[in-house]
Amino acid sequence: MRDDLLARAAHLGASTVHEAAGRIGALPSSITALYREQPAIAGRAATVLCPDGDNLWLHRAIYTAAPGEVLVVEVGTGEDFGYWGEIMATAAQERGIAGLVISGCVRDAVQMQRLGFPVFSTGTCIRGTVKDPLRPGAIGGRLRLGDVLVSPGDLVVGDADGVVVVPAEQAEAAVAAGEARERKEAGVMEQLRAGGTTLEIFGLPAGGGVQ
Ligand SMILES: O=C([O-])CC(=O)C(=O)O
Ligand SMILES: [Mg+2]
Repeated sequence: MRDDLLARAAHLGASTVHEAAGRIGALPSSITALYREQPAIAGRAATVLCPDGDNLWLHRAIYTAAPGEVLVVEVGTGEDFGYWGEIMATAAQERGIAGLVISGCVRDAVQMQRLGFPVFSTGTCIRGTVKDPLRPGAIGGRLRLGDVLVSPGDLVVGDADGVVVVPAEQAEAAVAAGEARERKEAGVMEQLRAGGTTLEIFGLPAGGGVQ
């Protein structure tokens, strides 16, 4: 997946890429941008599985991920821990990691906003994690977030709407279809500004007393 494709995907945003890919890959809506004004991101997925309440595999993943990759993390059922914070965000930024998507909580929200490090999480939690080398986790495996399977190298797009993950082999077609969709929507909005209605433009049945 080339960098220009990633830039085009980030520009389109998560909702458009999701629609254009055939309405696939929408991560649970509980995974949202950590702070307002957070930059939209697009990158290849670097997958991490963490045991509940343990972030050792996340520390390791900072040093195995390639620059430009997005860490996508499944934490099982133990959502309520601060798996990630400003120390880890600083380390990740130094390695060129594009952002974090996690099915659990993080902490140090204000500090990460100051750093400008993009995080998509289920919320914040002040409770810290352990780092137990005996507990099983994984880097580079297949994850499940909600009903979405995530493989390493998949396209991840996150913005204020949420996060979408598209299989790598479908990324190019999804971005091209997303651009066509954007052009079409720009035309629709032009028609609306010229006095048209969504009912006419989309050929929807009026009913309900609409004039
Ligand atoms: O230390 C941790 O486990 C998470 C954290 O708060 C940080 O990275 O600053
Ligand atoms: Mg901290």
